[in-house]
Amino acid sequence: MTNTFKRPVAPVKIKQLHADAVIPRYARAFDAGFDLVAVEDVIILPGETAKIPTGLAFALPDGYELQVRPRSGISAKSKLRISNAPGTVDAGYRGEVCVLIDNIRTPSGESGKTCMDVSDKPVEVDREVDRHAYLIRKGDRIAQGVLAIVPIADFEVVEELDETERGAGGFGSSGVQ
Ligand SMILES: O=c1ccn([C@H]2C[C@H](O)[C@@H](COP(=O)(O)OP(=O)(O)OP(=O)(O)O)O2)c(=O)[nH]1
Repeated sequence: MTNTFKRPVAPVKIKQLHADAVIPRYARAFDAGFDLVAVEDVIILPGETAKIPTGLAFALPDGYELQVRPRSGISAKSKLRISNAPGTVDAGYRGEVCVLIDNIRTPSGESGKTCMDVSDKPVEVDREVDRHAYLIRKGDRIAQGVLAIVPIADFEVVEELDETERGAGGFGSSGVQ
């Protein structure tokens, strides 16, 4: 792709909170996101939500947010979903960035020392779990981060809003097909 438009670059400071935390990088030119990587093993039982640590803290410039978004490969292959997609990391947040993940499978009722990995492939675990559990392994690329500009709203309370073609129509007012 040739492009004369220069993509804006914003300075982002990163603090490694864990020796094994993976420093983000854009895998390819023109990628919108960089992978966020789990820094520890976590088992997510069916129907449960887990907070997966990345071992990283960020200082974003004012006027920016970091969105925590799903990776389409994981969503396509497994029943793992980001609970709050897109997650919002505020510019003022200095804590560890974590990824909230739901295992939307229902319990199978059968347990053993095998469950699934993020590709929905069987994986051995060290304790008995429902076979519909997922193991997130340290080093798994569990989400992607997208840096985004966020304008701040200058709120003004008024008696009347200006008229528009849409007016109050919404929620399928134009039909759903
Ligand atoms: O996927 C996410 C979402 C949020 N956060 C961190 C950064 C963010 O700045 C902070 C608060 O998130 P949010 O504003 O979404 O949560 P809240 O429930 O409104 O909490 P608070 O009352 O602390 O703002 O938690 C993450 O690490 N991952």
